[in-house]
Amino acid sequence: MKVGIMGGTFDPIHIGHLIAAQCAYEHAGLDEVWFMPTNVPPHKQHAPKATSQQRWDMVCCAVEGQAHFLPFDMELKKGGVSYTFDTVSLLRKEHPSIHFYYIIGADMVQYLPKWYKIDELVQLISFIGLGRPGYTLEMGQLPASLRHAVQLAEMPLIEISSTAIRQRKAEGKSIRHLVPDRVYDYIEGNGFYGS
Ligand SMILES: Nc1ncnc2c1ncn2[C@@H]1O[C@H](COP(=O)(O)OP(=O)(O)OP(=O)(O)O)[C@@H](O)[C@H]1O
Ligand SMILES: O=C(O)c1ccc[n+]([C@@H]2O[C@H](COP(=O)([O-])O)[C@@H](O)[C@H]2O)c1
Repeated sequence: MKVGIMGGTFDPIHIGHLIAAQCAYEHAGLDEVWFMPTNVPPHKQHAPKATSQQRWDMVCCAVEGQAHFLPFDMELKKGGVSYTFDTVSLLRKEHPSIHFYYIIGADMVQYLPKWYKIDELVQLISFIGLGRPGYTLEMGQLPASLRHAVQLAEMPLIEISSTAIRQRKAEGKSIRHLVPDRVYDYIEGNGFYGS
């Protein structure tokens, strides 16, 4: 069985995440993609605006009814800072028969050299990298030791970020269609990000 892990802060989850996951799913012939919200993101300067519960609820709303997309709460349950090396080490112990791939956007591909224990991590899992406006997927920019660990999948470039969505909410603009309808209803119904 082949499973893609789509890790993220998901503050909130948006259609860029879903399209990236779908393209990785098709590219690598995955059986499932597990959407895993981070507990404390390792590299972000600020804590998420939404609570862990709200980020989890939004991920559940986003994947509902899609049999090949599943919410996965391993990092939320574990607590602490969500280093991918720790998570992947545990995943491999708990699911020795599953072949895992880690799905990341181009911003994270560029940032890979700074990930915690990255040289050990690339021995454990391969990455599927997807394009993102404003970021290059030029593999020559990665250290040689990491290049072999990333396979690139094509996706229509989606110029959407969680930051831009929170900003639109703060300015009183609509975020309809930037997030799945159920996520939109959840944000409006619970009144956060300035709703
Ligand atoms: N529009 C997008 N296209 C491709 N990949 C994306 C896109 N948005 C996010 N990703 C990828 O999804 C993963 C999780 O991203 P994250 O939850 O931090 O979203 P974000 O939009 O980058 O958030 P923020 O703006 O708060 O930093 C990362 O690997 C990121 O590169
Ligand atoms: O382990 C690390 O050092 C590391 C550094 C940056 C990001 N990550 C992981 O990459 C995924 C996307 O991160 P983010 O912060 O863009 O949501 C998420 O699962 C993070 O835990 C992991």
